[in-house]
Amino acid sequence: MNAKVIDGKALSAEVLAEVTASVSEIQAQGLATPCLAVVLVGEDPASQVYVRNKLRQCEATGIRSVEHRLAADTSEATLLELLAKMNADPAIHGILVQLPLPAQIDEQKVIAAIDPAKDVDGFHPENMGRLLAGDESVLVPCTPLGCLLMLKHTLGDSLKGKHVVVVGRSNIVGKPAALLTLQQHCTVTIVHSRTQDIEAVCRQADILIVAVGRAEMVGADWVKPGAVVLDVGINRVERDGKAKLVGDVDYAAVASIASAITPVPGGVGPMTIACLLRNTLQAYQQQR
Ligand SMILES: Nc1nc(=O)c2c([nH]1)NC[C@@H]1CN(c3ccc(C(=O)N[C@@H](CCC(=O)O)C(=O)O)cc3)C=[N+]21
Repeated sequence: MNAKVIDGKALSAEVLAEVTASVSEIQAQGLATPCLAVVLVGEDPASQVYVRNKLRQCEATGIRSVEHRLAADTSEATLLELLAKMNADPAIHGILVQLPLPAQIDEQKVIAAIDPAKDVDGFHPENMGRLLAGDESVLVPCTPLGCLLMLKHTLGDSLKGKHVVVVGRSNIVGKPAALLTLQQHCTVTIVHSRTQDIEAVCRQADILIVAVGRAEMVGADWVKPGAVVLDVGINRVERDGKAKLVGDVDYAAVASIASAITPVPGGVGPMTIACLLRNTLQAYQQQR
């Protein structure tokens, strides 16, 4: 078998087109323009690329964006002060603080300081709790939401009842991906670094969602023939003296036995950004 490639670029373009249409409608009605504030602390090169990407996509959809670049030695108090100002500003509808933050800043404290109504990452404990409770109107984390949209696109109604195995248990990808697919009536297993016989558990998956951050860890022997594989990993590696982007899945090997697979780049990554703008629009609509 040779897997169908799930085209994250094409699907994200569809999501972005929907957002663009909604924004034009809002503007035609003479209402305020939705606005996303992005905060970047420090000069991590990968973070700079992501933030630039996010701001570029904002512009393309007509969503207004404001960017705050803070020095790497910014204090926690200064960042919290900025967030308080943005929480109180009715012209700002979404707030994203790019992670990771420098060591002197407590990430959990920062996330908890964002108004849950403006938390377009879906990382605030109130929003995590609402996701756990099955609240369908909550803002949910962008990467797992992108994964869910890809699964609905690939499988439609047959998603229901499928066995999803999520590899990785992070608060920002693994756990919410498990909850979102559970909400869609999937049977869900989470596996991680301490799981016994992890490959055998993964081989039972109809749908495998891999978010561990280890280059090409998942080989063909982890995958049941015909499974759908979503690769959340983005790892920079050197191959034959050249810098390359690879996922957590050995793409060539797994593509030969899966029924569908996401590529890296061009898979989950673009969907994450599209879902950020979708969440910004949702936050805007819920604040009106
Ligand atoms: N508060 C917060 N929210 C985030 O959503 C968040 C974050 N912090 N910190 C970093 C991670 C990472 N992330 C990505 C988004 C898009 C691509 C993406 O578009 N990737 C392209 C390739 C980009 C490249 O060439 O590096 C692709 O996969 O095709 C990747 C990674 C969001 N993150």
